[in-house]
Amino acid sequence: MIEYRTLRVALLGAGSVGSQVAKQLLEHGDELASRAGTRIELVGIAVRDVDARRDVDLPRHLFTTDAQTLILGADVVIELIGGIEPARSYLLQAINSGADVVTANKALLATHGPELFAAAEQVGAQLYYEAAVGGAIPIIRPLRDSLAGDRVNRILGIVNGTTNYILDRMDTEGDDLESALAAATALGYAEADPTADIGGYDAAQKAAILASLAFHTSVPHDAVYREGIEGITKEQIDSARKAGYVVKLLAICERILDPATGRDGVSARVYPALVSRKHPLAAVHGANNAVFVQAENAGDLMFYGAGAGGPQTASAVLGDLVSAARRHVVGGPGVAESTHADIPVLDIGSVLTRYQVSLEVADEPGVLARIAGVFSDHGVSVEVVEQSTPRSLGGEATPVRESPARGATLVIGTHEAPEAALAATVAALAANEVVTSVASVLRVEGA
Ligand SMILES: NC(=O)C1=CN([C@@H]2O[C@H](COP(=O)(O)OP(=O)(O)OC[C@H]3O[C@@H](n4cnc5c(N)ncnc54)[C@H](O)[C@@H]3O)[C@@H](O)[C@H]2O)C=CC1
Ligand SMILES: N[C@@H](CC=O)C(=O)O
Ligand code: NA
Repeated sequence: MIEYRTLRVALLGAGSVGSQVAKQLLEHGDELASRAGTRIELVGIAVRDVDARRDVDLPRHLFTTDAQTLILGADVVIELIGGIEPARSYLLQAINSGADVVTANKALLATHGPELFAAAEQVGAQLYYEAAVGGAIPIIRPLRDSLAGDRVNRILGIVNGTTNYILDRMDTEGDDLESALAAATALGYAEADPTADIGGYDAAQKAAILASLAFHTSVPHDAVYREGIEGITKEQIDSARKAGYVVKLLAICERILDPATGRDGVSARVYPALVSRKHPLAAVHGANNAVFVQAENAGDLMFYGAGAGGPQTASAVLGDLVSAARRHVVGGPGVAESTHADIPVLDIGSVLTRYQVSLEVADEPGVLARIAGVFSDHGVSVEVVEQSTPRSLGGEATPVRESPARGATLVIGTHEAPEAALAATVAALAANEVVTSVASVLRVEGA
């Protein structure tokens, strides 16, 4: 019979993900041990309140409110409490005591990643974080290991389950944002403070992690351009549907040329955008995530699956635990963070994109020409215009909708142009006397 060594595992947090990790570990520990080649013992679970009501029934004797003492005796520490402090201090304590660590905490990695990686490298410990991006979807290991021999040029994806669930419910069920968010929270998808999801902060943290890995460059989360879905209305979603689009919160990380230097730069950005209903991203429903990776030799790769949820995310955490256990058996140094390329992170203004702008305009002759003039003054080429009152505006386009007042609605789609020029165009339109209001501005992606 094989004599296994024992790996002592400390779990911090027993919420949506932590309680599922504990449950799986207790139910399937022997099988995981066989895969890892070492016995795995869950030595304790640090919680804030031992008597709190939990959805999962876990042995009470494992609970402790003394996380620091629990960490002291552990070979691997799994952090699933979220947030910056005390998670950061606990992980540093674990690393400095020689333990390997597993975390799903993208907020912490995106803000203190370099500090944690440096601490781990110094003592030869390993930091595992597959669950931090894309929940159950394997995306960290593919980028760090499988694609280490290739050159990644672009990542485009849906990386926040909560907002995808909300936008999907608004599109398919006609829900409003608040009721869809309440459902996402009840299902365990949302962050403790759901502003992180709705405001695009969670997706921006994930974009920072993905861009850092993909481009071998340290990309801080505050270098990621970010817009959330808080301003997305039912009207925008309905108009998008009629025009053959769906609204998705996208994360985009890509190499682009810096117009100022002509050299390689990195752009990382998160915003809601119009995606054609024929694009595979349009078929990503509920809390699922999808990440497209374009690499020089591998070509186009697609990673798809559950981006949030307790049991789903626990799967990624336990995969990391088995990796840590294997390393415990064979030894060897941890994999250091790879930031050797050090490519400059560029401002959103340098990015090329397309806009769809909806304007309420005065119902007067010559308005269309004046609006077109604003676009051409900024070097932005118009691809398509739809309007509601064709005769008075010049008669060039097909009527698509009625405007409530005596004004008209114009929906203008642009060709690709620098973001700075597009933003300046919208500002000039808002200030133009024939424009009553700029009703909606959304980027168009994934064409
Ligand atoms: N829920 C999901 O679908 C996913 C979550 N994550 C990440 O996983 C981590 C955990 O998320 P959830 O389980 O959803 O959060 P949660 O809010 O359900 O659970 C966190 C638990 O930690 C406990 N806690 C907070 N401070 C503590 C402390 N000082 N000591 C001990 N316990 C403490 C809380 O009482 C709570 O029970 C977060 O970093 C989150 O961003 C990552 C991917 C998916
Ligand atoms: N709140 C996050 C959880 C997973 O990372 C999300 O909704 O994606
Ligand atoms: Na993942």
